[in-house]
Amino acid sequence: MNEQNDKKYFQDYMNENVCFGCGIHNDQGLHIKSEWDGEESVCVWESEEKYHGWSNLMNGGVMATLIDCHCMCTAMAHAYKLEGRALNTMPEYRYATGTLNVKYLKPTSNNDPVELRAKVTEVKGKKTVMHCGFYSLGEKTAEAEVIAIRVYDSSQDSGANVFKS
Ligand SMILES: CCCCCCCCCC(=O)SCCNC(=O)CCNC(=O)[C@H](O)C(C)(C)COP(=O)(O)OP(=O)(O)OC[C@H]1O[C@@H](n2cnc3c(N)ncnc32)[C@H](O)[C@@H]1OP(=O)(O)O
Repeated sequence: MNEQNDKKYFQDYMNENVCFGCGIHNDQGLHIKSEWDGEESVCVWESEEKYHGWSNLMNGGVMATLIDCHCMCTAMAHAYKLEGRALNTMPEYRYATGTLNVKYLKPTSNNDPVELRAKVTEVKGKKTVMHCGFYSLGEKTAEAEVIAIRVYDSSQDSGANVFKS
């Protein structure tokens, strides 16, 4: 058996996730995969031709989606980590984007893998602040400040939460 195929990412623990960027239950989605690399979370993603902006360059909105979803999943994983528990344990937490501030530094190739590296810089109440670098061919082509807000906690679920899944 190929050990690599057994590897689990943050997204594999997000039940019923149909999100376009990070949902494993969206057939048309981008299917990003995020994991820890020390204090940073990392996501490597390969584009397809349909996600170009200019020919051969990645669409900026797609880049924003990758950053957004990588950071929302990072906020979730970080919260579990802070509580010293695994991602397959209860209660479930989910985060939504409060603020996404992307600075596009250089054109990004749409023909080569990109790497996103996010770091949590602040946690205050239900708010998680992150910095995310976006790399292509060894160069940083974008960076972002992202604020995630915890919008779902299964231990406090009232049953009428639009962010439940
Ligand atoms: C299994 C499923 C998993 C799916 C994952 C999908 C990830 C995909 C990412 C997305 O696309 S999410 C969709 C885009 N985002 C939204 O639709 C969110 C819409 N906005 C809201 O619902 C509310 O405005 C929000 C939940 C973000 C905040 O409302 P709250 O009532 O919870 O915030 P509250 O007023 O209690 O403030 C709590 C703290 O957050 C801060 N805050 C509130 N809104 C903020 C904001 N928009 N940006 C930054 N910070 C914000 C606020 O200042 C405060 O900070 P302090 O504690 O330091 O005072």
